[in-house]
Amino acid sequence: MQPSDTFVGSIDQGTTSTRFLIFNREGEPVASHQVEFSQIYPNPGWHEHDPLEIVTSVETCIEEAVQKFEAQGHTRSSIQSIGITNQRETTIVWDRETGEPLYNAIVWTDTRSQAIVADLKQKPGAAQLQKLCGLPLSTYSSATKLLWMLANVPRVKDAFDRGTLAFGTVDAWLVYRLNGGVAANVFVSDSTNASRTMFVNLESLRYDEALLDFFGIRGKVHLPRIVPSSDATAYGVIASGALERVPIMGCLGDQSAALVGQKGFSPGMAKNTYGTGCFLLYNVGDKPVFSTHGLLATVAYHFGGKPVYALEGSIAVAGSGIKFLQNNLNFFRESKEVNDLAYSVEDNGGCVFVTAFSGLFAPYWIDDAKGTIFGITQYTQKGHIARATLEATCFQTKAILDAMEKDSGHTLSELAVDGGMSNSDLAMQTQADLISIPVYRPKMRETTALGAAIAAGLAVGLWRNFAELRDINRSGGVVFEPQVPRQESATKFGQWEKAVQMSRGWVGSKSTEQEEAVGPNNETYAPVKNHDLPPPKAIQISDNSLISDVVKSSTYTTAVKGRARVSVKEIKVPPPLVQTTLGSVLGDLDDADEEDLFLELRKVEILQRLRKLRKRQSNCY
Ligand SMILES: Nc1ncnc2c1ncn2[C@@H]1O[C@H](COP(=O)(O)OP(=O)(O)O)[C@@H](O)[C@H]1O
Ligand SMILES: O=P(O)(O)OC[C@H](O)CO
Repeated sequence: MQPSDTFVGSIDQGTTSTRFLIFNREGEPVASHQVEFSQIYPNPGWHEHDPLEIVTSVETCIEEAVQKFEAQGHTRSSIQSIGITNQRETTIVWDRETGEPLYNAIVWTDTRSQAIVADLKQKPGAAQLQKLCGLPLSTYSSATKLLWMLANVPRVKDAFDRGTLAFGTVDAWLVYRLNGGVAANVFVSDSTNASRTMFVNLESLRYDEALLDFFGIRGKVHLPRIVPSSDATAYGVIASGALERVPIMGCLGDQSAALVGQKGFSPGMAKNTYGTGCFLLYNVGDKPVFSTHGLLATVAYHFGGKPVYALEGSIAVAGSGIKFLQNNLNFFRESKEVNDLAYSVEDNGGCVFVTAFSGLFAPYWIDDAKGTIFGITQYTQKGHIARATLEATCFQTKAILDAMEKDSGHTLSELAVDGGMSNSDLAMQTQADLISIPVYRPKMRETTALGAAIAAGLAVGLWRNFAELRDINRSGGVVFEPQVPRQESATKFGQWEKAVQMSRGWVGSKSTEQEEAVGPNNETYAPVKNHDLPPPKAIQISDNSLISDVVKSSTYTTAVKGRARVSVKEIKVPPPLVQTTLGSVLGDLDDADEEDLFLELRKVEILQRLRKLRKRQSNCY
């Protein structure tokens, strides 16, 4: 068979939709199919997917795309291999004996593990984790999602206790199921996905005992074998359907795939993908660079031989902000309309939208921020909010680029972009204006899918080396040149930074996320919040002081179900008491809680005042 008659398939399993594309050797998609699948939001801050629906969506896309492909006169046997690319960090657990999922997938955006994260940050060794795995402790990585499941889902804990619990990111789950599940038991994950779990040593690309011990899962959870991103045998073959027996040969987390699809193969090359979230990856070569400015160190790709690493700036909300305007606020019916709505006004009308729906990721890492719009007046129109939504991702990208320059000592000369939101001309022009360098948008924007196709195509010999990829998707792109003076951009960016600081500390009053949790080894995780509070200021305490003020005046604030506990490091009071006065605290606590409170409070400065208060109260009765 001639190379021009051979094709490679690419499964792109994203956060909001699944696609299957069939690429020819020129890197052009010749047939494709896409389906959206259910987004499940059971509580504020929670975000789930049905693992079986994810698999079905992939199977549907394959069937439909292959039909379109054959309708063009091609034969399915000309599809030589399959690549997979996927949303990263999203965590799936299943029972090894049945192959069935034990809970919904907890999506990367989900913040329910916030209390677990806050407690883990207090644990010895927490400060060393990032040096090992490249990631900060946050709700983002898979590790804390797994701990949440172990603490809260009895079926998961049972499987853990029985030794049958299997953990995987979406790539591992798809490979396992597409191979037929239990029968074939192909249980692998590629290095780029594995490096997002917090279980893997970034340099050795092996599971790290210190990391597994820190999370309390060493030897107790079945973890997928880590394999290179491009491999002829490790990923098995599709077990059934239109592409039965076609081998899977490539696998990359979606952001890595986009870097590969943009052919960012040399150190110093970068891309920014505006999908559900937005992720800037900067190739740093074959040694990881550990950021000191709020970025992540991650595996860019691993095609055998030495892995290549990237510095990453992760933004949780990009296209999902547009979806929010569409689905929650009914601003328009289709995402693409955001562009015209934003163009309907001249500027943001003074609005700045910190789209911190999942807290704020890089480079800020503020867990306790929530989405906040500043500057609303009677003048504000939908168009201003649409603009502010698009601008939010562009501002955060600017902050990431600044951090990246500090970490790498290198200034980018151009930013390559892709992903759904990059279709908005206004967003891309805004981006160029804010970062004062040109933004390059390629003609074919399915670069994520192309990256996975390249991984699979290299393994099957469709391409033999990077040089053969050179002409793919090279012509027809658009360049957005900066059009705004630097000073003007700097002023706008200053406003954004101010808004970011003002969005801090919202979480911590009342929220379903504030449940106490029990860890894999029955340790409890108290729902500690507000570790990012600035150093306490001394406050004047009176019986009318809000308990929340008193608590803030000590070291940390937290709320805990049930009994009140206070220690030198942290003060814990039941959530209903947070907004009450000190005077009523003593009335509301039952005897046991009160005793605990007094016992523990002896070490903090407010003890004396509480005693005085108590005395005064008893004199009154
Ligand atoms: N023309 C457009 N303008 C702005 N945003 C868009 C446009 N088209 C799609 N989007 C946004 O892009 C996102 C989908 O991009 P995609 O790259 O497919 O993401 P994912 O892989 O995360 O599912 C959606 O959130 C959608 O709101
Ligand atoms: O769905 P995307 O394309 O925004 O990508 C999700 C990322 O992989 C999460 O880390």
